[in-house]
Amino acid sequence: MVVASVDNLADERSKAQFDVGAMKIVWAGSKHVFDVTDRMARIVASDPEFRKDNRTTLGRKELFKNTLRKMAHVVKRANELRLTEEEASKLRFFVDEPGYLDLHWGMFVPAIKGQGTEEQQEKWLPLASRMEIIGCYAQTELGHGSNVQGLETTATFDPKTDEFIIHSPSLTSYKWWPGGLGKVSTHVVVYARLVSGGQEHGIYGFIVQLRSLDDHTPLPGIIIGDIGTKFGSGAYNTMDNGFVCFNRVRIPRNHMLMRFCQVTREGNVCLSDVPKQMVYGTMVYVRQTIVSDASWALSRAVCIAVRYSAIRRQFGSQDRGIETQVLDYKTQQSRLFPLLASAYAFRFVGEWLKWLYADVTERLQANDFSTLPEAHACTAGLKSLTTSVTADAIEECRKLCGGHGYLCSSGLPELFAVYVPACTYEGDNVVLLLQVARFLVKTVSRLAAGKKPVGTTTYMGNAEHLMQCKSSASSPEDWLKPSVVLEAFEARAFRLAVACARDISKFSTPEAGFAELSIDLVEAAIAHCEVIVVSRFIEKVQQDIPGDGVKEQLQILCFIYALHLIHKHSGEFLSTGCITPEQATLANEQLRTLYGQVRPNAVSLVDAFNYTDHYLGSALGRYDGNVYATLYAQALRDPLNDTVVPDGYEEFIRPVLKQTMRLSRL
Ligand SMILES: CCCCC/C=C\C/C=C\C/C=C\C/C=C\C/C=C\CC/C=C/C(=O)SCCNC(=O)CCNC(=O)[C@H](O)C(C)(C)COP(=O)(O)OP(=O)(O)OC[C@H]1O[C@@H](n2cnc3c(N)ncnc32)[C@H](O)[C@@H]1OP(=O)(O)O
Ligand SMILES: Cc1cc2nc3c(=O)[nH]c(=O)nc-3n(C[C@H](O)[C@H](O)[C@H](O)COP(=O)(O)OP(=O)(O)OC[C@H]3O[C@@H](n4cnc5c(N)ncnc54)[C@H](O)[C@@H]3O)c2cc1C
Repeated sequence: MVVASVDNLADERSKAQFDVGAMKIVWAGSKHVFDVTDRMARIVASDPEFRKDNRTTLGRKELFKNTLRKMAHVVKRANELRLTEEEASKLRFFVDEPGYLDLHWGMFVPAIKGQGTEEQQEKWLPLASRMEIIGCYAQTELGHGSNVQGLETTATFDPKTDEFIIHSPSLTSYKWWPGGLGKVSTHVVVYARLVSGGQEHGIYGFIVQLRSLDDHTPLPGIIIGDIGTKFGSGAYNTMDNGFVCFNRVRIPRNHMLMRFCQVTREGNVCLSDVPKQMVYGTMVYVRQTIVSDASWALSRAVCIAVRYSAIRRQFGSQDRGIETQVLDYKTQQSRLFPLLASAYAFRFVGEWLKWLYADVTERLQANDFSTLPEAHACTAGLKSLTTSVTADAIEECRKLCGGHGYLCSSGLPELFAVYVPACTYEGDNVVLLLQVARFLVKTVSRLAAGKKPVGTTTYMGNAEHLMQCKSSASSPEDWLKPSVVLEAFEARAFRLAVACARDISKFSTPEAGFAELSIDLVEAAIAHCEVIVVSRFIEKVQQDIPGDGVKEQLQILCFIYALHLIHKHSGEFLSTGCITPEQATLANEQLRTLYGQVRPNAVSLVDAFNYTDHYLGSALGRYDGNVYATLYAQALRDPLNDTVVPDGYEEFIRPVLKQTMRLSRL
């Protein structure tokens, strides 16, 4: 059955004022990436092994086994099709299900590459890349996560046997959370306190074998399992996040990852002259990938909400004629279009961050560590900003879809449940923003000493102007001038950072000031991260962009992104004196105009994400708009509808009805 709603999307598509094909390439990053992504998405969508529409109805055991089958199928298909690394990781991505492969390829392998010596890489990487071993990354403990220096697990060198003894001294020291650890991994990189000659030498990574390669049973001294069911149905429960306790497990000395610190046969600890934070390198790498992933999750939710808002009609007709598409309501637009703009903003900042990460990596290889603090601040801050916004946005998209958004068949509840831990893993978002704030306060105090800021803090070099400037916006159109927008963002961020630095100096110690002012510091950090996103978006739309109308659409989205933030944080823009209340009103007026300009292009702007119906996994977001028939078909497939009279009728419904009948006769 095809209902009238299908026409709505065709109609919407005919209104597009830009070349959707060209926008697809911009979104993908290049024609090559588009081709690879498109091909891999279609392979997954057309393979029944990768079916995912039954996930929320499976019990934990079935669900987990189902994921094991899919991960094995990914490996099989990657080999059969002789996929490159780029293609294989896209294929795995579109399977759209957390699984041990992510931790193996995304953390275990990078940890060895980043922290292992050349010799260690030669030994372990071939085993890992052929998947003769499966690895994970165990840093977090039951009692310690954010505070890495507080980890309790010990790795004590025994010079008699030339081994390390890996030990969990307490319940709180059990490793707890690592993905892939609970049931699958054969090996792990464990982070532990290095102890040699009776002295502690800091936290380092150690490769430990967990399970037999013959029968998968835990090796002696290892107690291991899954930590239990997590939030939401389906969602992250496909992953075996695990616990492990080490009872004096012995590993050879050369299983310590020794790129930055070597322990000799005699137990001497030799530190190389690189910053000790290099041991945190895997986290920096993964944080950078999480920023790119945020735009995927956000755009997916927005795609569902935009298409459904074009289909859904409510009110607007007094005589039972055609009702108004909810996408036409300004309130719907004001909640949805900033999220659409944010998806594009995060896509571009994610691409830029990839570049920054590659640049820093190249410098580190040449022993230039000067850009490491900035790389840490950018990856930490943008990870925090983009994941927090994305998690909130998925929930907002659910509400934008009304009641049907609450159905699992909308795809949004599971997307939220699977995405929301991104605000916690790879560093709690508040903890990471405090790292950014620390970097900002340092930068501000160095300004006073005449040190020129570089990279993303270059704008702070314009200190005198940023402290005094008043916005020149005197009409709504002025808010379409990149220089006007950027100045407001930079002035707000700088003034907030300077106020924090000034107020901290009033306390007896910087630590006391930092602790007391942490709420303000987090706000200053967010403001700085928003400068980065806005300026990268502006830079992007100032480039040559091929395709009819593509650049114009991106400019509209860029200003929506910036102006909705001015509206959202108007308190800060006003209290720091960067803009006046009248200018805030003008910005809002411009924002309303921009919503009107996006409206006819909204469906095509989400089509540009090029998502298959399989990847979207949503009755509401289908490409053909056939929403109601799909909702009905999926309802009929629910296990509860397997029988007309439910299980439990005889036991629990009939007796109640009989009892009621008896009562009514009294
Ligand atoms: C064949 C088929 C193939 C298919 C392919 C398959 C798969 C696809 C492949 C890949 C998938 C890709 C990726 C996805 C992978 C995984 C993602 C999915 C799931 C997520 C799994 C989650 C994992 C985890 O969560 S791991 C655990 C993460 N834990 C944390 O993040 C802890 C957070 N805490 C910290 O980072 C630190 O404790 C702290 C808060 C930063 C504080 O550290 P501390 O040492 O105490 O420092 P401070 O005193 O605050 O600062 C001292 C000094 O150091 C500077 N600093 C801090 N951190 C860093 C850093 N990272 N780098 C550089 N510098 C740093 C800090 O600024 C300060 O400097 P200063 O002294 O100058 O001020
Ligand atoms: C789905 C998932 C997958 C994971 N996968 C892995 C994995 O593969 N490997 C691994 O090692 N770990 C993994 N983790 C663990 C994860 O990295 C930690 O949970 C994360 O780093 C947060 O640490 P925590 O749990 O100790 O939070 P806590 O630090 O206990 O946070 C609790 C609260 O305290 C606040 N807080 C903490 N410190 C401060 C501070 N200094 N100032 C202000 N507020 C503070 C936080 O903001 C938060 O609100 C995973 C976690 C999840 C949810």
